[in-house]
Amino acid sequence: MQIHRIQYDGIGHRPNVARRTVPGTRTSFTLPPMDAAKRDAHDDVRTGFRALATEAVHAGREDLTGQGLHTPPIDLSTTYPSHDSRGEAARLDAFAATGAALEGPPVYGRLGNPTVARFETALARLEGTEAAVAFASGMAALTAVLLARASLGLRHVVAVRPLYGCSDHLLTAGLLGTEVTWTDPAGIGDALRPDTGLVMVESPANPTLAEVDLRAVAHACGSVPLLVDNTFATPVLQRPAEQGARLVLHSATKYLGGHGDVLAGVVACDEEFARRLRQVRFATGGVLHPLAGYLLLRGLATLPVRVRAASATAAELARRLAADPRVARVHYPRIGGAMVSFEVHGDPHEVIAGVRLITPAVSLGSVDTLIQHPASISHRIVDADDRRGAGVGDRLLRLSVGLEDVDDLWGDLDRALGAWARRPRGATEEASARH
Ligand code: MET
Repeated sequence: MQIHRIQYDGIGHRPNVARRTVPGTRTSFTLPPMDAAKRDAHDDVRTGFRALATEAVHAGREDLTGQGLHTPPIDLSTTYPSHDSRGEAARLDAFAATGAALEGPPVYGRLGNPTVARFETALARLEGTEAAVAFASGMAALTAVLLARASLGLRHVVAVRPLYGCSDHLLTAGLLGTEVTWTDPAGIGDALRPDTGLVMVESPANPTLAEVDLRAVAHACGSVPLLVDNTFATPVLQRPAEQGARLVLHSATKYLGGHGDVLAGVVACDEEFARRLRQVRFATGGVLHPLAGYLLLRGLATLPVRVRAASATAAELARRLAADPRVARVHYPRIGGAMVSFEVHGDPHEVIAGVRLITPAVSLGSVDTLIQHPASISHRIVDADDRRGAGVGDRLLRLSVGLEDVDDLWGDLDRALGAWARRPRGATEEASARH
């Protein structure tokens, strides 16, 4: 059986090899403004050509050695004392008016936090953007983007399915006063209106791992900002800003954190958009906790190693699943990655019930392997016909491959798949009939 690699037609797919990045791939980035004294101390950074793996370990930590520290301090302050009320008033005014990150202490935790700022700096560096703005969750991050655009009267969104179920729901339900037009990538240009404030895609998409040609889509967007949810690929495999995306969204809960112990979201973008997002974050309060900021910065340090190791295992599991007669179809992205989706001939619930090593849980990107049934959990909130129309069938299972040994994982999957196959014939047919 061939591994099914979804690719939308009609919008000029670029050869995959051009988008695959490998260890040692170099990334360029825009430096935040630095004064001359600091610049001397940051000569290596100023060149703008440190490898991704090096940035993952060092970005956001440049000042630590100068402070005599090895690990970043966690600043848990909710407020910041000052005897200079006039000065604080001026700083507050400036932040409210411009959204520019404050120099010095933040006045109050909702304006910003130094530990979270380290993570933002590092993520921006990895994504190759000027800035990044962190939020309490991926959904809070997406909400801030939609509010930032809607506040300018740009309430129309053009989006490509599938998206993560709650992103789909947020757009479909119009909970923020936005209106969505769903289209395939080839239809984006025609779907744009004068009030279109955003185009949104995921690639590889949750949960089908469908990929879109980001450069072609960015071109079709014209001046309308393109938001790419890069949660599944991570900047290790794909940097959408280099392909024309203005906004790069992550559920940082997943690979960026990497250990299933932090809920977070982040948008990497240019400084102009970041200022709007900081204003929205200040006003609406969806801030990231400093401890989460610390955990995310720590997670980034191992991101390239984790993603590459898990991707190698995922590719092997995809191969074994594709060769298995109990499996109807396997989805694995051209750019690789640690996510595999597959459709079973039998009852997918039995596979979930049958795993013992693999964690039967929603979410992804952790060091342990997780499996879930999108129709039941991650995409439950999407109308069933819309969900199926987007390729998210009732028999689809989504596997987030972790760092365990590939043979141990395969042994568990094999057993869980077998649990269905070994059921009495009558029960098997009954399970099939339900679908
Ligand atoms: C609450 S359901 C989903 C959580 C997460 N975004 C996922 O796709 O697994």
